[in-house]
Amino acid sequence: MLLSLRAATVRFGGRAVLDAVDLDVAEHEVVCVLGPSGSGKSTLLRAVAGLQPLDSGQVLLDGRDHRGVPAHRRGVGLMFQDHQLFPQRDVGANVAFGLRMHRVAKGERDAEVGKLLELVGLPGAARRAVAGLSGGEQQRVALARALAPRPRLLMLDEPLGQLDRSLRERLVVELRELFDRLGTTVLAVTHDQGEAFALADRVVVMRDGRIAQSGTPLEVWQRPADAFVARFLGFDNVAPATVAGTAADSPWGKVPVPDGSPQGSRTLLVRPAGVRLVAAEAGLPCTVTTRTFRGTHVAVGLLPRDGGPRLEAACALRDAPEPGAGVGVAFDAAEIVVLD
Ligand SMILES: Nc1ncnc2c1ncn2[C@@H]1O[C@H](COP(=O)(O)OP(=O)(O)OP(=O)(O)O)[C@@H](O)[C@H]1O
Repeated sequence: MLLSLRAATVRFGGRAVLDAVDLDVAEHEVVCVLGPSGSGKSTLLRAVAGLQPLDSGQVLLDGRDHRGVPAHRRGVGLMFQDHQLFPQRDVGANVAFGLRMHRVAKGERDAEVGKLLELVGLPGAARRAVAGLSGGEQQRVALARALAPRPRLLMLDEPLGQLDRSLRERLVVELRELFDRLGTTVLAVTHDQGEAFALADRVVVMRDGRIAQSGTPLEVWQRPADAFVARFLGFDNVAPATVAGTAADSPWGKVPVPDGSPQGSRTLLVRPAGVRLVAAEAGLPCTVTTRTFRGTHVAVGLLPRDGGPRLEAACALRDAPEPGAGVGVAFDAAEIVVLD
């Protein structure tokens, strides 16, 4: 294992902000830590970097406990959210910063800077002023700077946080390609699930200083560990239910569940695609409350007439009913997950 956290704990004022976290990152793996604000993501990164001492537990790099090893001796690269470039130095000097710290000779340094700028899609930009760069360009310079000392572990804190959506979506694809090509091991923190899912081999979801779930993007998406993770991923149709065979007793009435679902008292996740609108008298009677255009579909908000939590349905653009309409809801077992 390149990186292992063993019961890593950080407390602020008696509260465990990082609460006995165990985490392994293998060489060449890209791991994204995801979670709401305040869940401890940055603290985790800072602990690995050596910027935040642990109250208990261990950070192991290549199997060696790094207690007391200062940040600049850990061989890890860090890129922060606000990229923190030196505004008065040009692009080349920014990228060369870590190389100078490592006492790389000038000629070699210049060649390396040129290569790195090419790598991040800014060939020949070495003499440009940092102030004259766009946000996306600055992000690339910050990345080149973090990559320059060839860290064995690259840590990114909200790497694309400040950028607008279209640029983020493009850069995230470029980053993924770049990490694949270089075989870089990456530990990244983001609150944006789209970014995490696009970038990561493995996603780690944090809640209150603990790991709520760890898995491939597909695993986490298909089978959230619990109601918290499901809601964090944007699934709102989550309710307690009692499962017996292929049916569940839920606040929405009897709902079909897939064969082999966990039995007994559980949490039910109904994906919006599994909420089908039928004739008002043919299903669970609901009133349409909202209709939100989502590009590929319309999200229809539904309030069950006889009580029960709101439901969201994903409808084809031309089938979406108007707010106020009365509709029936039927459930599709294929889009329902019984959480463990
Ligand atoms: N130096 C500190 N002193 C006291 N409390 C701190 C300190 N650093 C962080 N915290 C608290 O620890 C908790 C976790 O903070 P952290 O920055 O790790 O969360 P985060 O998941 O990265 O959040 P965000 O997404 O908002 O950056 C927060 O409640 C924060 O207020």
